[in-house]
Amino acid sequence: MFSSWRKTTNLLNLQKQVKGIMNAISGHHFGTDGKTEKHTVCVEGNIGSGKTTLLEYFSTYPYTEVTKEPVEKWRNIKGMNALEYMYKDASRWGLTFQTYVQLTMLQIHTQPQVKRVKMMERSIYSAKYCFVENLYQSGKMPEIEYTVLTEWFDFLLKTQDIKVDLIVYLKTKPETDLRRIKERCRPEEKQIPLEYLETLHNLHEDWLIKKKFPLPAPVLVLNGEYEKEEMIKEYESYTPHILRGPA
Ligand SMILES: Nc1ncnc2c1ncn2[C@@H]1O[C@H](COP(=O)(O)OP(=O)(O)O)[C@@H](O)[C@H]1O
Ligand SMILES: Nc1nc2c(ncn2[C@H]2C[C@H](O)[C@@H](COP(=O)(O)O)O2)c(=O)[nH]1
Repeated sequence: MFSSWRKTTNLLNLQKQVKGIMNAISGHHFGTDGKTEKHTVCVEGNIGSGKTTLLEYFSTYPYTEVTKEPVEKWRNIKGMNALEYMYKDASRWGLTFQTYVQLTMLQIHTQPQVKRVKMMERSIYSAKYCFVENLYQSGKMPEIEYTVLTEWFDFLLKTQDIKVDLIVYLKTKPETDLRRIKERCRPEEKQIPLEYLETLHNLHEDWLIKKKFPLPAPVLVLNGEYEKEEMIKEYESYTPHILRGPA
């Protein structure tokens, strides 16, 4: 009886937090003294799950500022394509690439926030708990490299302001992701096998649903399987305040 009471209380708290943050996105005021608080929302999901497309939709709202993943930085470091290096030889370039991902994501987390809600594509957390974890568990990253990256990650979390108020998890099937990656046909991703996407899917589930790694914020799960037009209804059903704008 007690455990079900606890579950209900937790659910009510989560719903209140999510509603509050979604109100912020629509421009509602926050805080007891009516001051506007600022919030950060990280959109997480597998490769090709539709994160960029979701962010493009929300970038039209006056109270949101959207920052996409710095993929173009990873593809051009003084003319060198770290993303391509990583896909071609993850054992050789995994540490180099993940070190740069960690730096560029930290820069986004800590950049000055102008509007009420900052929506980010992925985070320093998924880089560590999903991608670095995959390199380590698959034997492509030796223990010493994993340990060095982890000590850097732990230090940054202790010393930097990496606040996240909500995680939106765009949940898709690996088969759907693969089909969309092929549609997008980014040159570096041509050889991505379904098995890689299945492993990444499981690591996202381990973190965001099974909580095998610490969660910095509540998780709102959206079904990313719908086609684009349907997805707008999915956004609306979960964020009615965003679409109505401020009262
Ligand atoms: N709901 C959807 N239905 C069909 N195609 C989609 C959908 N969302 C995104 N796409 C397409 O799939 C590809 C990957 O989408 P994208 O938003 O770039 O995913 P991500 O940023 O998660 O990698 C793009 O070509 C995009 O146009
Ligand atoms: N090895 C890693 N690859 C990463 C990481 N973050 C993103 N990526 C790759 C996956 C895609 O090929 C590309 C962009 O991701 P999308 O999901 O937006 O398509 O970058 C990472 O931390 N490690």
